[in-house]
Amino acid sequence: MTRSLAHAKINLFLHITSRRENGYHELDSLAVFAETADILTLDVDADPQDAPSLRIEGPFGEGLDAGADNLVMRAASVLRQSVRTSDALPCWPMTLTKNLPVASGIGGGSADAAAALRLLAEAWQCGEIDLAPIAAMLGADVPVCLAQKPQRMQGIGEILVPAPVMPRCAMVLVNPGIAVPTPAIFKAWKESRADFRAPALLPQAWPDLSAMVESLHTTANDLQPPAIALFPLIGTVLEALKATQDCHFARMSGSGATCFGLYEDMDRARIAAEKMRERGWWAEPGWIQT
Ligand SMILES: C[C@@](CO)(OP(=O)(O)O)[C@H](O)COP(=O)(O)OP(=O)(O)OC[C@H]1O[C@@H](n2ccc(N)nc2=O)[C@H](O)[C@@H]1O
Ligand SMILES: Nc1ncnc2c1ncn2[C@@H]1O[C@H](COP(=O)(O)OP(=O)(O)O)[C@@H](O)[C@H]1O
Repeated sequence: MTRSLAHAKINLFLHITSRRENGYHELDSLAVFAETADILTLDVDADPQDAPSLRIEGPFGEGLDAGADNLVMRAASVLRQSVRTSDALPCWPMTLTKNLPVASGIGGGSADAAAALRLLAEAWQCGEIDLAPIAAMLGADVPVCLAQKPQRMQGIGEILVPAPVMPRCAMVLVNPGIAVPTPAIFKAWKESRADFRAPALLPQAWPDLSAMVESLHTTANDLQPPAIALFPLIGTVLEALKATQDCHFARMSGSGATCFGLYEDMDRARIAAEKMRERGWWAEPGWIQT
């Protein structure tokens, strides 16, 4: 059995910098990864089957299609087509433990797709294959999910540049249980006639959490206002997070609805997460992965 963790992706900021002819928006965004993760396993001890198969379990697995449209299955299919070999590639059973809420601005599906690419490329002994262009075919967020370390995403996510060196930082993710469709939020942003925003000006390194927070205050998540307009509960979550003790910063991730709070250490993050759970919301504390 081999397994890969698909960590939640958080956009610490997200600037919409321009729009492409095909309607996609160009971004400048700092993506980091939370401790909490989906788990993808590949049962290489089982007899290989004729076709790929996926079983889904876990707290957010219900209702998620395990068929060809699942991003794990799509990743398997796109990788298979990209591998130039005359040998049949073995299909071992895959299991996805879905711990991350679906359609929640933390790229769970993209993280799963990247985990599938990593696992299968190793199992199929793909050697030096460049997974980045294959990842980009699967979705805007998949390339950054390959390495699961802080990176700045530009273009529509296919251009990855190094992030500032970051201090150790604890983070709480909070989702109030509403699924938010990404296309609807980009559409609402467009209809709001908001201006494009310049890329962020960031230093090479943040020596401590206060320096990082000071920088983050000069940035924005441009998708946050349209998301709150469509789903006011997101505003309630942000207010509640900001009111937790010693919360240094709170913002929505991606197209929502998940919001994050930043804390100095895990003790404070755990206490804040407990407060959020008391309101019936999903809340996960953990270190930002570096
Ligand atoms: C907003 C972000 C920020 O990281 O995250 P999530 O909220 O999804 O986690 C991503 O750019 C989302 O990436 P991803 O979820 O892969 O988006 P896709 O499936 O490729 O796109 C869904 C739809 O959103 C719109 N879209 C997406 C990305 C982008 N840069 N411009 C867009 O206009 C398009 O209408 C597209 O058809
Ligand atoms: N393995 C997967 N996990 C989650 N969603 C998936 C998966 N495969 C396909 N999807 C589809 O992708 C859409 C976006 O899901 P997700 O990546 O969770 O969104 P977000 O990036 O906003 O957090 C969902 O509506 C879901 O139907």
